[in-house]
Amino acid sequence: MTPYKRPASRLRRPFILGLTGSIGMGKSTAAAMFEREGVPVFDADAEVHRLQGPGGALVAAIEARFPGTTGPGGVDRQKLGARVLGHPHELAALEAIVHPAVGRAQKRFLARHRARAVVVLDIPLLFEKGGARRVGAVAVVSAPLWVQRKRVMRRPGMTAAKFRAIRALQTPDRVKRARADFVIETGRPKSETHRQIRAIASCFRAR
Ligand SMILES: CC(C)(COP(=O)(O)OP(=O)(O)OC[C@H]1O[C@@H](n2cnc3c(N)ncnc32)[C@H](O)[C@@H]1O)[C@@H](O)C(=O)NCCC(=O)NCCS
Ligand SMILES: Nc1ncnc2c1ncn2[C@@H]1O[C@H](COP(=O)(O)OP(=O)(O)OP(=O)(O)O)[C@@H](O)[C@H]1O
Repeated sequence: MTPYKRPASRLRRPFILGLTGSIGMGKSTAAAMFEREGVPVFDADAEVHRLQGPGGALVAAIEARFPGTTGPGGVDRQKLGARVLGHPHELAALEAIVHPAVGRAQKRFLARHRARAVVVLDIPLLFEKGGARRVGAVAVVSAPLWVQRKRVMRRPGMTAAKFRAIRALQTPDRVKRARADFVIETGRPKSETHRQIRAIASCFRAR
């Protein structure tokens, strides 16, 4: 793979590679592979889990807006999910609590890694929330729908209705693929996915 070329204005350090993809497409798995290649990764979902977990900074604000959805273990995500998924006004209220805090954590991550050649921002809603404009390039993890469905339906607490509600919130996979600079295929053996990620990481290191 040849070194990735972007306009000079995008060549500041660190180069930011946005990693995204729909539910169950393999973002977390791909992110771990980038880390294994020595590329620092900011994981937006993991940050949400920290903020909503035991003692998390957002637990009180979420309890105030969504009473009965938190306990000693922090936010009960099944309960909170039932209150917001399929209810656009409620989801927007939750996002207004969560997204600014995630944005601040992301800024701290970028400041910590400003000397690096390349970093990855693993952002599930990169296209949905306009974040694609703030990264140098976008990599999309993607697999056939039947693979996605099989993976997601194995998860505890998942139902066909919840899967449908989440898919309805997300930019369709075919649109993400069309807008991507790199498509990482995850419907194949992990060794092949890892090989693809190694090639992407090396083309940014060589930039
Ligand atoms: C609704 C919540 C409680 C459901 O939690 P749960 O553990 O059941 O599901 P999980 O977080 O694994 O999400 C499942 C899938 O839904 C997607 N998803 C989550 N929130 C959103 C959203 N606001 N819009 C679109 N998709 C979303 C995730 O990317 C993932 O693909 C949780 O997702 C949440 O707090 N969401 C709001 C914060 C957010 O926007 N997170 C995603 C980006 S940082
Ligand atoms: N080639 C592959 N690449 C990535 N994941 C794979 C691959 N083959 C199988 N998998 C499996 O697919 C699943 C993908 O789950 P993962 O948590 O990475 O998805 P995700 O996109 O982060 O999900 P979510 O959006 O719900 O957080 C994992 O169980 C992983 O082991």
